[in-house]
Amino acid sequence: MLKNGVFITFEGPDGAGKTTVLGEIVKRLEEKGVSVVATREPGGIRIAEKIRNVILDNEHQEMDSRTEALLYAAARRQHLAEKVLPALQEGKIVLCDRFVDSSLAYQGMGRGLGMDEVMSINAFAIDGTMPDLTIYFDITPEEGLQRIGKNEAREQNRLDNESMRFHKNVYEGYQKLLKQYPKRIISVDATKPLLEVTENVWKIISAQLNQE
Ligand SMILES: Nc1ncnc2c1ncn2[C@@H]1O[C@H](COP(=O)(O)OP(=O)(O)OP(=O)(O)O)[C@@H](O)[C@H]1O
Ligand SMILES: Cc1cn([C@H]2C[C@H](O)[C@@H](COP(=O)(O)O)O2)c(=O)[nH]c1=O
Repeated sequence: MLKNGVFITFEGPDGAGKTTVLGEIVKRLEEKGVSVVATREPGGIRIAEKIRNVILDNEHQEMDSRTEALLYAAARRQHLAEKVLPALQEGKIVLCDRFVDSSLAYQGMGRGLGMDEVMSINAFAIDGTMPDLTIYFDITPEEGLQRIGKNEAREQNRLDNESMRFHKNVYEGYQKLLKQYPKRIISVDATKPLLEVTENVWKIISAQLNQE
């Protein structure tokens, strides 16, 4: 695929601050007149939002881990084809809240399916598209989940409600990914105050955009 845009993903445990900071970065980019598309996984478009509801529904306790992994990959494919790839072809900056690294960490490590196995089903979905840059929001699962718990407006979904063991395995998965992709994934300390985290992310993204 020919692309002129820049694909940037935000990753990390639940409650790390990704969505909040992404919103702040979008505002700053738009103020500078940069054409930006902000989106999320699973979701971002009609079909993928429907798949999201199926995956995260607390009533779907019987969902098999492989089914879960396949649903995330299916939502990813549709979102890429319908929204991300067209935006990149138009030369836009795409900021995406989660992408394939989430599947590697959550389904690969969290569910114990294996990161290589989960990558292999995702290879079909992403067909070679990987982010140009990934910002990893580093926070322990304990602290991230505590933040979510404090936010009364935020409903706890099926994944949030998983065991602490699951969330610790997810965290370990991200640590492996940081070692595996040291150039693509840059870690920020997500435990700092919001303004400081935003500033750090802004510096990393500005540097990336200046070198493109
Ligand atoms: N740096 C910060 N310090 C303290 N609280 C924060 C910080 N960043 C975000 N928060 C708060 O933590 C909660 C979770 O933030 P947010 O929804 O942005 O996280 P997230 O990484 O997108 O989570 P999830 O992946 O579960 O959707 C929100 O209530 C938000 O206001
Ligand atoms: C893309 C993706 C996501 N997940 C998990 C991570 C979160 O617990 C939820 C999504 O909720 P958020 O509030 O939008 O962060 O889904 C996953 O397990 N695998 C994935 O590929």
